[in-house]
Amino acid sequence: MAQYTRISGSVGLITLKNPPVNALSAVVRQGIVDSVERALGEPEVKCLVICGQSGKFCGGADIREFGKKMTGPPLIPVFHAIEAAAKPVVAAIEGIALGGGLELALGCHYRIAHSKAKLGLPEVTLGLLPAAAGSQRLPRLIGVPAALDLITTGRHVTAAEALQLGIVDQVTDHNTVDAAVKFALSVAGQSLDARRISTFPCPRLSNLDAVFEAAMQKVRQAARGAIAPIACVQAVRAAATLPYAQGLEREKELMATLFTSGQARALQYSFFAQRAVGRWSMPSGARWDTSKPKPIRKAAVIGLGTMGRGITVGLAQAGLSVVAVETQEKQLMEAKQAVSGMLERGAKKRGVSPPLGNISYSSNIKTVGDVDLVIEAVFEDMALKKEVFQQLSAVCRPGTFLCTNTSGLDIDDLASQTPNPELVVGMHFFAPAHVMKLLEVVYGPRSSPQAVATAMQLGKVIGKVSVAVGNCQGFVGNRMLSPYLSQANFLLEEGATPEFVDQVLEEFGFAMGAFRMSDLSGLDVGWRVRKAAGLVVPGQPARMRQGCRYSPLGDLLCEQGRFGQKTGSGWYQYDKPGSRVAKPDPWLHSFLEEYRTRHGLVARRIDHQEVLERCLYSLINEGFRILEEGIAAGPEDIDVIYVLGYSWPRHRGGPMFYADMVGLTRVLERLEFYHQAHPDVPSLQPCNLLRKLVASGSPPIHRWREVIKKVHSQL
Ligand SMILES: CC(C)(COP(=O)(O)OP(=O)(O)OC[C@H]1O[C@@H](n2cnc3c(N)ncnc32)[C@H](O)[C@@H]1OP(=O)(O)O)[C@@H](O)C(=O)NCCC(=O)NCCSC(=O)/C=C/CCCCCCCCCCCCC(=O)O
Repeated sequence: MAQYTRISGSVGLITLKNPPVNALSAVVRQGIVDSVERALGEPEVKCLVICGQSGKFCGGADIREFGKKMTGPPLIPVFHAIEAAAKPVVAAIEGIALGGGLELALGCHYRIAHSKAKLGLPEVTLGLLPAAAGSQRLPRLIGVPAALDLITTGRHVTAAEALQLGIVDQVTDHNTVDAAVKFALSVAGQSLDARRISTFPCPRLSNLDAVFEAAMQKVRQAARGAIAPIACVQAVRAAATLPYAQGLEREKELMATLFTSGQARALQYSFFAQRAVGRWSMPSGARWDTSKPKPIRKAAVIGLGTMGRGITVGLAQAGLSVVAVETQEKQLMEAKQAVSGMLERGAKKRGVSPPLGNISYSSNIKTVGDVDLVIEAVFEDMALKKEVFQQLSAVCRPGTFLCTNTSGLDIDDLASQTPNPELVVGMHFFAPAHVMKLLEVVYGPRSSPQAVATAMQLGKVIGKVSVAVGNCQGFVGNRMLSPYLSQANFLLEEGATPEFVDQVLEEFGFAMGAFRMSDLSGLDVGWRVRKAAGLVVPGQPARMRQGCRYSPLGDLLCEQGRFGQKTGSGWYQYDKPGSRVAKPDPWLHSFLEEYRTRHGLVARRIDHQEVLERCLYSLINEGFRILEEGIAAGPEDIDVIYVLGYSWPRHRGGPMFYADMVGLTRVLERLEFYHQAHPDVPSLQPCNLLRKLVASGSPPIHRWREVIKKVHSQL
């Protein structure tokens, strides 16, 4: 609702009340309309202030209403009524003014912000544009280049930047509502002609075409197929070239296309999924709301390679005390220098001082005796990790949580090295660990709910989106990647090139195709895993392992020392080791031809659809297996992991959301088709849960959990 009160006799105060972020629901919009009408009708009221309850001005339109039938007054006329008011209306911005919240403020005559407030038009991140006249008012207020930046990126600005840009008129460190009331009284009775943004001409640009061409090029490059950023540029162009009323029409037209698009649905699903994963549960019944985390003040990181350094930076930046341990003195010195550099660069960006003093470095593992939690981040080798866990068990005080940063090793096997396996969880960070938002928190069968809650909470403290998943080879992310990569390899055997496969996957929206990604992360990583799994054994039939089809192509490249970017060649060639520009490699093409000849394979024409379906549907099928086994609690967990950790295009929601969009029947049919053609590839065999979902009428994704529950109860 919106509550109307009178203060200081002549000020009408409208307070938006819709926890948690005072979103502009139908009831709130109606409340604003009624309050404004009432204030304008009261002769004693000379001015109005609009604020939000609980220190939050407004988080924008109520996203939960988007999929439903529209009720209540639409936003644009509400904001026009405010702007047209004959009495000054001042927005008192505390906390947040985002999306429709900022558009509401732009409809007001003045804006006063608290110094800690954040403002922005993040609609683009939800597949939309600021269609409550924001795309038309903001450029008129701050000019085209700045408006383009804010609207196409959706970035939030601080109150200080908002003041500098001219979005707000005043910033206060004190009570914002008091400051707004005082301000409103000071301008009461003055002409408002120069305060109605919709009447402003858009500041002229001599190089208008060039500015919009550059903006369009920039968003197209970054968008990976997303349509909203492009519509945002078009809407701002309308503001710059058309009268306000016509600009509004264009804004509406563009919004109509976006509003009902699959991309908007996917992005809004993704928004809520990222929040839903915090409400984790385990098959044992343990849950986020019944498991209390222990506060972590001091942590240790063991092993200061690339991952350990990033984790140390993340912990120190979050204000924790960190003991950083590396047993090799030379490595320790190098790591100290690298970590300090990362902290200094990060602090410079944020305009704060680097938290160098939060870290103590040591080459002796015994120095971790008084920490609350340890993150072991040594080389991905089970024997080595086991040794470290045994040492940790001897030196850590009772109750210390022991976490391992591993991308797929058995958490329970490691836990068995300690007398307290309930204190052990996996924390799978993604490189670079201080930058990437994703953290897989992996619980083994003996991990206690408190250990999981603590790791999840620590993830939150260091700014990660943490997803709790069960213990299995590769956990969720890497396990699903395995069939995807296998299909990519099989496609090469059958006639495709790495360039073609990558092109198809990149057109779909991945930042990198399977082969460019493999070259970046290093072919030797998978080689080591396959060796450990006993797959790289000389003398075995070359293209079969354990009764299933196997492609040794990656192994053969590794045997040639082609590990990817770091060695200057892999699936592609590079100018020099470490170079990032992948070029098609004639050697690789001849190698593939020879390989096919050797194995009696006849290259055939493979089309776009086959690449996409085989790579994506095999990955999705594995996702269904993961849900069936209870390794992930719901499809949102998988989708968040893929969007944040594996560059799955956000505007496609995630693999499980994509399956829902394509249609489960279609996914099932195509998997059946490909499995029939490749009966020796078990990952193409549709899993039981997918069949059950289709048999239950392919319910929408938000109802899958009901079917999953039934499947689990039958086991
Ligand atoms: C920064 C935040 C606000 C707060 O962050 P934090 O403190 O970390 O808390 P969170 O965990 O993120 O959030 C807490 C809970 O609040 C929920 N939440 C947050 N924001 C909203 C919201 N805007 N609506 C609903 N719910 C919200 C959140 O989900 C959490 O709950 P839960 O855990 O999930 O249960 C942060 O939350 C944040 O960034 N929020 C989003 C801010 C944002 O993006 N705002 C913009 C919203 S879009 C908008 O404003 C659009 C405006 C223009 C609309 C014009 C509409 C015109 C329609 C015309 C249609 C024409 C087409 C017609 C087609 C046809 O012809 O049919």
